[in-house]
Amino acid sequence: MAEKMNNSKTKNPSMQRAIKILCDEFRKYNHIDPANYDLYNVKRGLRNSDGTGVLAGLTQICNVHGYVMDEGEKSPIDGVLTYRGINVQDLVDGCLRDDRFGFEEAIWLLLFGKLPTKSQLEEFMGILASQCELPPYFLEDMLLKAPSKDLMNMLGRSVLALYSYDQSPDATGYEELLRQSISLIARMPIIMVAAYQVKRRAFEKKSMYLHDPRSDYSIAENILRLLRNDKKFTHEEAKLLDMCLILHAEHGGGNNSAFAARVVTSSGSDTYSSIAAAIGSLKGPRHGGANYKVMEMLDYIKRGVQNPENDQEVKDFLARMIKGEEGDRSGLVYGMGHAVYTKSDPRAVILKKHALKLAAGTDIERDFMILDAVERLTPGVFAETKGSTKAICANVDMYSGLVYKMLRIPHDMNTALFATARTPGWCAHRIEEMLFGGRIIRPAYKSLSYDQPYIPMSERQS
Ligand SMILES: CC(=O)SCCNC(=O)CCNC(=O)[C@H](O)C(C)(C)COP(=O)(O)OP(=O)(O)OC[C@H]1O[C@@H](n2cnc3c(N)ncnc32)[C@H](O)[C@@H]1OP(=O)(O)O
Ligand SMILES: O=C([O-])CC(=O)C(=O)O
Repeated sequence: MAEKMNNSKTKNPSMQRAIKILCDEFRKYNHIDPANYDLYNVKRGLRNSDGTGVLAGLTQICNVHGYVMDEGEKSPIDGVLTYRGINVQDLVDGCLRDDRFGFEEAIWLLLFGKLPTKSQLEEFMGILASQCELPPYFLEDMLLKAPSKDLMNMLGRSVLALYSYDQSPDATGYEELLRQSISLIARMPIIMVAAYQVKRRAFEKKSMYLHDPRSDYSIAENILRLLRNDKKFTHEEAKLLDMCLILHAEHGGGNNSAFAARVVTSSGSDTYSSIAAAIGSLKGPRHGGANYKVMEMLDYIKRGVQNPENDQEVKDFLARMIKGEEGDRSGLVYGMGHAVYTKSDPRAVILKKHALKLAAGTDIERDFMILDAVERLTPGVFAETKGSTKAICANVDMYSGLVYKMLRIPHDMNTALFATARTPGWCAHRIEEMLFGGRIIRPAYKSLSYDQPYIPMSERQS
């Protein structure tokens, strides 16, 4: 199967020639001078000129607080993230203190608006467990028959395919939205691990393990159980994964994937289309895909920098990265920068603390030191190279991959794990948009096209 798919990608010289000609044709007539963005006062990326986001909606789900406006100027502060008004740090600390799993509690909080009581939580965990089974032959038809090297691609099309198994997929009443949301949240971890197992079998020729989830396990425990060949894991490992799931569960209405879900929802489309759109968005390397890219960047640095303990050498490498001369040549330092946070992303602070504790004295300590150097040195290099005075900090994607590595979670699962954790946030935004949005999201684009006459085919010159 995998070979058949690889063969279909074999380069076809006549098609390559045709594409080159079509590209030349495109280039002749398509160019937008960046000066036009200023000229027409375009809110590029839906940002105001000071970098703050254009106010595009109202939400009760989450608050991302990253700066204060002082006399019209943006002042950097330490970031604070609250889910329904509760500081995410308190949510994490509460679960650690009680030595219990908290992702399910976070899901309840995001969906309904208040912390669950003990009995509400127990009942909800039972509901989630009852909803995680995939439809008959879903795995065979949707995953095994068409494996992909990209887990986000497999997740997106699996979510779209679930539409076909829903008796009322287009219903938009609250009860139906909630039913669909709970079922997606429960199934996502199962689909994610199955997609990984199928990928491993198809492209790496390794054995495929398809264990059943346990109904008495938390989502974090089940992910590790399904992932590990021997189904074994420690309580500490599951607790650490649970914390990662909590930290990734939600991030406001304006982040690219939640906004994508809200845009699709605002047209009145179905839950599966809306969540698949969010998955497609999160996959991008400027968004959730950065957690994969950070680990790739780490490899580039390990290969390109002789002594990572020498700050000057790391700085030179980072400068070359920003100029697009090193790494993946995108010009980006992954894991750094954020649209809202300035001094710190609270999730990165928590993940870093745990990564350091776990890495100390292990082989991974060196990886940690390199990422720490990237975090320390990038702001200075960024200022020197780009002439920018903007505060830039490590974001959630900087240390998450390292934590997953310590949990023996394969590198290519990083972004899919983010998507699994973020599904409750997306669902909460979809429900809010559907119930209270009330308008199709439809910003304006200034047209730079010019009028041209229609020329009959017989009179067109080449
Ligand atoms: C879960 C998440 O989505 S967290 C973010 C994960 N993404 C990454 O880690 C990728 C690296 N970071 C970035 O690309 C950006 O910082 C983003 C996408 C997160 C935020 O982007 P923005 O809000 O547009 O950043 P900002 O307004 O500060 O960008 C200004 C300039 O700095 C550049 N810049 C910002 N961050 C970086 C970075 N990490 N490396 C290189 N250049 C950067 C932008 O490309 C832009 O350059 P330009 O003016 O020449 O076009
Ligand atoms: O808020 C953003 O723009 C991106 C982000 O950190 C997230 O979605 O977790």
